[in-house]
Amino acid sequence: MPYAQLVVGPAGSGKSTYCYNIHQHCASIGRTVHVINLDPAADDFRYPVTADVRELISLEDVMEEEDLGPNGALMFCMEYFEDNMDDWLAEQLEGYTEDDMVIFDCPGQLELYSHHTAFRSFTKQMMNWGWRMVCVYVLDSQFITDGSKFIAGCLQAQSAMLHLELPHVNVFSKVDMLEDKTVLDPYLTPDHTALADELDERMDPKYRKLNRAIASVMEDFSLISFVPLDISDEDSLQFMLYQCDCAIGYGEDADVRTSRDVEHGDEPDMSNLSLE
Ligand SMILES: Nc1nc2c(ncn2[C@@H]2O[C@H](COP(=O)(O)OP(=O)(O)OP(=O)(O)O)[C@@H](O)[C@H]2O)c(=O)[nH]1
Ligand SMILES: [Mg+2]
Repeated sequence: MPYAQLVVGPAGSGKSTYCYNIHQHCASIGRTVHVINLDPAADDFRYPVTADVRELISLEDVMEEEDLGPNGALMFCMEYFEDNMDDWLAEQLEGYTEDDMVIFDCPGQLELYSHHTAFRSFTKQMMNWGWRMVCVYVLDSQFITDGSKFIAGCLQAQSAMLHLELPHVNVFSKVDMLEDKTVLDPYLTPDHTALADELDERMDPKYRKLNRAIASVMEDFSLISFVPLDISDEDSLQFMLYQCDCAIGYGEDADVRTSRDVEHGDEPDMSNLSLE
């Protein structure tokens, strides 16, 4: 079955940059990847675009013809995309075979991943067509300066997990920009009780119970952990790809060259991936 990564996350979190860097990395290891743009508001791309939703519908045309602002027009575009999946998307995906990998670069409007129907219909349809999909949720590591921001990011990621029902890999982007990378350590596999304690310290005591309840929701699902991605480091890109491959079982049932086969045999060399 062909395999796809659905790259989602807040506006400006680094989704398109992720697509570009994974595309480049795959090219360097001899693995073919196609990137499809599903963001009707995108203006230019650093990666070669295999298919582009803007050929189906243009945000500017919708804003003008429907007299909508940018966000309303984007929702209109995604509903149009949802209604036209069976023809436009099916045509774009013709000819892909078992070993192929496609990356979908998606818009940054979070309602698309928490409750809007377009992406849910899209992922269901992809599954019906026999694609295996992994959701890559990109969160800006610059955003993680304290527990409350981190919890907000986690809850958004969690709602995408529940809404899209896909195998999920959460990514901290822009790690290359961090002066001290160890600041991320407590957030990679977070200790929820410690996060609640941190909230308690800075908030009015009346929120204590709420803080515990939020921490326990995160703990109960135990779905949240993050992969730090430093785009300036090929090993980090390789590890990222490996995580996505594992989430989807890519390469298990086919004799294909995957990120796991590169360089050192079965496992990528992760010895220098520590954030210290
Ligand atoms: N240094 C560095 N800059 C990054 C990284 N990821 C993104 N950026 C920068 O952050 C800005 C936003 O990145 P994009 O990749 O366009 O983010 P996006 O999530 O696709 O944004 P939207 O499509 O508008 O939601 C750009 O200026 C990028 O160059 C990263 O890993 N490292
Ligand atoms: Mg983008």
